[in-house]
Amino acid sequence: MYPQSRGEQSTQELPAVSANGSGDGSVAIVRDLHKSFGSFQVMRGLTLEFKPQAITTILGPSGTGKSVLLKHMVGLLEPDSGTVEVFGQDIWKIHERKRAELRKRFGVLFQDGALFGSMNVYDNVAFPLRKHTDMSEAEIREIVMERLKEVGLEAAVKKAPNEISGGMKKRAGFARALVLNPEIVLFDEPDSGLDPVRTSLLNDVILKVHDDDKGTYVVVTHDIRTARKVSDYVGLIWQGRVVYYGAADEAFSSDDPFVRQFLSGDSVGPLGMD
Ligand SMILES: Nc1ncnc2c1ncn2[C@@H]1O[C@H](COP(=O)(O)OP(=O)(O)OP(=O)(O)O)[C@@H](O)[C@H]1O
Repeated sequence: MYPQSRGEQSTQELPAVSANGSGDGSVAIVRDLHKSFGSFQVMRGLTLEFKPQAITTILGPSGTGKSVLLKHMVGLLEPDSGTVEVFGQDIWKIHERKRAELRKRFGVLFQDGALFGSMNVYDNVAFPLRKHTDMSEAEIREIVMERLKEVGLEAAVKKAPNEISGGMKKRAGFARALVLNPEIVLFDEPDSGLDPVRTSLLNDVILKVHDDDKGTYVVVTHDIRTARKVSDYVGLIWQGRVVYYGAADEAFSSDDPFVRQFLSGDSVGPLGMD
């Protein structure tokens, strides 16, 4: 039996919050996104609005455009057409300097944690604060140690990335993604390469931090257990479009043929190889 989805655990309405987390409005909306690489069309009219302060999980077969979507959201890829609105602003209609400012309001956890191999865990987590703020080392230490404690790594501060496990790398990457208090956190397959127990422990950390910080989280994963455990909302992407979107409890009991096939891993159904 799979554990309950978050949607089943909590059905209360999510509060409406604004771009800066305090009024009404949207945090991130992708509209009619099209993107090709050469002649290969990856995004084919994807539209998705991310609910503020919720965890939205993006599911979908390999190569269907999930990571490309995250890169558009954080402004690393420019759409061929369509818009990406973040905190009420179309990120490709604003000056590059402003876009760079907006990026600081994102935390991104890459698949392998993307730690700098030449720095220990502490310096990796301190890096964004040293780069983007003029905080003193004492102030930085307080934040870094608090975040490392949250992810259970306070004893690993002096370790180099090659001295810690894959799960620890991801938790260190998560701590680093959090130090600037991001309003949106993007997770690109946080569970890749982890065994089921480590995956579950990492998901517990994600949920705990989300309960404390109340950010808008977007989690790309292939792992159905992760999706069931952390999601408030689920979007299923195929061929560069959203083919299903709904609250997690509805998604996991849905009769939608795309959802049923993805959840069951059946080779027969609308999700073909193309
Ligand atoms: N910069 C790029 N140049 C050319 N092709 C790219 C580029 N980035 C992504 N692609 C292609 O776009 C498609 C979608 O890639 P993407 O990484 O978003 O897939 P995904 O859904 O995240 O897959 P997976 O679940 O396997 O990680 C792939 O075919 C990929 O090869």
